[in-house]
Amino acid sequence: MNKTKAWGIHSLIQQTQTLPTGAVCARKQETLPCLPHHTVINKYSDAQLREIIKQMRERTDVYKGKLLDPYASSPEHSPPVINTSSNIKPRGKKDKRNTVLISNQSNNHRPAKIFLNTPMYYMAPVSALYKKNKIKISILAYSFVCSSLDRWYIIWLSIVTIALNYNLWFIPVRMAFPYHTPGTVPLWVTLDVLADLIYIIDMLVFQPRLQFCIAGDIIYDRTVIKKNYRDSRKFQYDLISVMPLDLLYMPFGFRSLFRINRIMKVSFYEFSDRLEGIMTKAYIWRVIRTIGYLLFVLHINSCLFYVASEYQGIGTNKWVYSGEGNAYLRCYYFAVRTLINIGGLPEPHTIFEITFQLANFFVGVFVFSSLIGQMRDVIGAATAGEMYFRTSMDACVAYMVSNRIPKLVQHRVRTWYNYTWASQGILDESELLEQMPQVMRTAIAVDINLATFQKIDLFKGCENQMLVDMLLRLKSIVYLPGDFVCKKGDIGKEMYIIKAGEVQVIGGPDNKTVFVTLKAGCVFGEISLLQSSANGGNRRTANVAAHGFANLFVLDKKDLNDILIHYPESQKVLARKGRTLMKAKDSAAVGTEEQRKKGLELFGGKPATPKMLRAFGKFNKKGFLEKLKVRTQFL
Ligand SMILES: Nc1nc2c(ncn2[C@@H]2O[C@@H]3COP(=O)(O)O[C@H]3[C@H]2O)c(=O)[nH]1
Repeated sequence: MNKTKAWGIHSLIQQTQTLPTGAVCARKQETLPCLPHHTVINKYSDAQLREIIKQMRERTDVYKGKLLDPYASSPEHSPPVINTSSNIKPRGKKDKRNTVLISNQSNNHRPAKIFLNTPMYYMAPVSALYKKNKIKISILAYSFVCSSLDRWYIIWLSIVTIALNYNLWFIPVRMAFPYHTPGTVPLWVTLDVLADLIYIIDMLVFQPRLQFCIAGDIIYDRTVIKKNYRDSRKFQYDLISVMPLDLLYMPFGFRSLFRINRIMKVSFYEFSDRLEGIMTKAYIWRVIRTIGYLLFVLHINSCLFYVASEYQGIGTNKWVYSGEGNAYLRCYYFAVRTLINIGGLPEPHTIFEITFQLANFFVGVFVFSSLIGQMRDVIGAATAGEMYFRTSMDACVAYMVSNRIPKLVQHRVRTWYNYTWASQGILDESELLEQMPQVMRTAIAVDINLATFQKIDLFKGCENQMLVDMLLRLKSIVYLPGDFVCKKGDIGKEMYIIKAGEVQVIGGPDNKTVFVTLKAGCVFGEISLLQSSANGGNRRTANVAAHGFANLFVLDKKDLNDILIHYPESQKVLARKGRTLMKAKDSAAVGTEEQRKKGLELFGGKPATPKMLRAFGKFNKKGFLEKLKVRTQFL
């Protein structure tokens, strides 16, 4: 039986594939595939097969549409970038192999260049022509352009930042403390050379290839990028930072003072910004950065204290460094106590000592107050969402108390606040999305919910774009256990899609009978929404209550109608489904108790038993055998 059915469907599909879409069937005069007589088993199976084929066709159309226009369904894939810097001539034939020249009408038929690249990398191959043999050899990956948001670039920036920090922390310490001993010099030289190499590679390889924006256009052209870098202030700082002042070692000896220009490299803030851009919890980095500033100020102060002690004479009085123990650690300890104004240190006596200490206190007050303020801002920003939640809940509770709202209601409101916050991390999702441009909202909505929507039976056959429009109008709402989402007889103004949790269609005396439990991904409330108000069809046909906490998406009738105006085909599909649902509901009124329990009476009740079989009474195995028995008795 299955084989026959499978063969039937297969042959049908084959036939429909060979038929042009919309071919008029001579037999039935309808736009359905013609079937040879021998494949029609009975009317019912015939209709079912036709329905399957129709659905398959619709799916094929959807996929065809996606293939033709990948950007329509995947807004995150931006179309190829058109190079707008056509006024700058590319050098020689360098870019030819990786670019496509297209005719640009608006540009006096001058070809416009479309780069075949991802937004991250633009690989410009170089073609080398063997003069005699005319063999083209392309060397790929010779030159590239990288985006400032590219992870590889950020990794490189972190290497540059390590080199910068090496210079920032060690140049002062080597200048102040006696750390240039014959034993340590080779180590310092090696580290210095390494850091310098990183600076030079950054200047020669990365910075001149960093794409940038002019009036919203991303520039990929190597020549323009290089020129832009050379004209920038960043280049000037970079140039100063790599100037070989180290050559002064020769006349004056090995002193880290001659490397002071290395701290002019300004890559730290760039690194910090880029890192924040890609981190999910950027505040962690901000806290680390602020602590880093604090430690650095203390570090510089400890260096200054050692220099001051040396100037006064190490161990000459109680205020200066005594010369005992680890010099750096002792000086750092002094810096912490003075700069943070902890006090408890020996009193300064000489004018120099008093001036130094005074300067320390002033700088300490200023630096620490600003750092503490910065830390508060960072933590405040990280917990802003929670603060907003607490403030609005407190305001609501205060309002309920002042209006003497019953305790039970107050308790429910608090529960709603707490659950909504715990489950969504935000009270109103739409608030967050409102600030974004439409394309971003669409991308987020599609990513989160489109797959769920496409699986919903009610929307099968509807256009994809219509579903996307619908996603954008959804509002998220949380119902508490036992809350009525809709009541029988009410006017239906919204339909619901279950995001998480369950709802129950209930009825009977005291609403205790559960007809059906609907889970995540189910739709309800659609019947009254899809009916016209003319014959009272817009009334709710059942009570629906939340079973446990239920996160629902709500779609307003007005919004649905607004959308459907633009999608007449989908409108027809939904109207047809609405009628089918209503018919099924009506016929279910006479359905069995068992069916009702299963909640089958509304959707997909069994087709009516044919008259002839009804003559046998109940059309089940038992009833059928009983009838047979009776008949054989007569024979
Ligand atoms: N699955 C299922 N859903 C029902 C049943 N009865 C009512 N509903 C849903 O409950 C909703 C109540 O409001 P509507 O009449 O608008 O739409 C109704 C259906 O979506 C049923 O028997 N089975």
